[in-house]
Amino acid sequence: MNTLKVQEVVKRFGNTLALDQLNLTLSDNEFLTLLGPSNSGKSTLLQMIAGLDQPDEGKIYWDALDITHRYATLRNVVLVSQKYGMASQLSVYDNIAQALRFRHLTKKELQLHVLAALELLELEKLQQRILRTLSGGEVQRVAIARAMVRNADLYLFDDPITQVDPHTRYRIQQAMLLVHKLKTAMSIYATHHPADAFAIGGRIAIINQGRIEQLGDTDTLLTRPVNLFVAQFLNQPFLNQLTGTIQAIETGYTVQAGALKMVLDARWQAVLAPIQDQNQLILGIRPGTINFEWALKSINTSNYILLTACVLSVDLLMGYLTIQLNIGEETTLRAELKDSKQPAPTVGSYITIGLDPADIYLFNPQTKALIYPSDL
Ligand SMILES: Nc1ncnc2c1ncn2[C@@H]1O[C@H](COP(=O)(O)OP(=O)(O)OP(=O)(O)O)[C@@H](O)[C@H]1O
Repeated sequence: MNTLKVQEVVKRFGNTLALDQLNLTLSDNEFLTLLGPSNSGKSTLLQMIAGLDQPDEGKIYWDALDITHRYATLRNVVLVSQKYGMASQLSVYDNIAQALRFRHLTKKELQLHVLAALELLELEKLQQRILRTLSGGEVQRVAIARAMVRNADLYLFDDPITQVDPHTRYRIQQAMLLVHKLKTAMSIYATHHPADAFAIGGRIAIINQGRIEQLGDTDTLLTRPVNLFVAQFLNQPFLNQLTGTIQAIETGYTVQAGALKMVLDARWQAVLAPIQDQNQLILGIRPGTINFEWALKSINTSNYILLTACVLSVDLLMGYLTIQLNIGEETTLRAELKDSKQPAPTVGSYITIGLDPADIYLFNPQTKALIYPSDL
């Protein structure tokens, strides 16, 4: 069993704090997705782990060994990056063969390795093509083929799926997973697309401003995002945010935002009492969790919040309908309608919508941390 431990790593570029006391631990043959927006520090972290740059502070351990300042060539790590390591004037075949140059193989052995990688990544027909003549998606597959021929302890994929169509995206993801599986090594895949992270599954580390905000599986991240940033980032392009007023009642609390009223039982006492003086909190509602009246017929809605909503607009966005709803007192919500069998509601009509209280996030307005009772 191997362990990679990044401990309190800090990296500055002039005034930019790229990594801010970052901690991360991976073990066994884990495939971890590092998910974060542009400039959040993903590439910088992978460069540190690969040994291509050094932290200003903190340590990196491989098992018990401190590798913080170890040369890249002495770490058995492969970094697949668009920015690194490929020769645009060489053929696909030679680019892959180059990755084996330190292995002292016979010509025949080398050929066998390269051909196997070409076949697995469906690059056989392109093997004599000069790299600079390939499309972005093809170059990315060559980069993964180069990783495939190495026998590393750790594979780092730095956003290898950019600017490619969904089919190519899928093929590249499959190629990464194949390398991971065949090599039974640890892998880290950095991306800024939540959909790509969800498609891969496994553990996801959310990075923001050089720190890991949260680490967990898809389900945990979606149901219990630690803070508003994580919730917003995972629920792109939109998370409904409403300001709610808290009021103590005999049995617990109510939280009200416009016509939307949540009743929270006594279990919330411990988490709401400290912020009760602020009188407010932020409600987060995912567009996909708003149920339309026809869907409510097949759900047990006994604990649901049912509201009458006026349809303000209906727009086609990314292949599904985005519906703007007014729920009274100038409070609007954006909902998604992905069921193409259902007719789109007409603008100006009134419909019933239902929300499961368990799907509503509550955030502290000051710290932006998620609030929920520990026994919920
Ligand atoms: N060599 C460098 N010199 C100066 N600043 C740098 C350097 N490398 C990274 N940075 C800065 O460090 C921060 C983190 O950059 P990094 O490339 O690690 O982010 P990222 O999450 O990989 O972004 P992207 O998804 O856009 O690739 C950014 O503000 C970036 O401008």
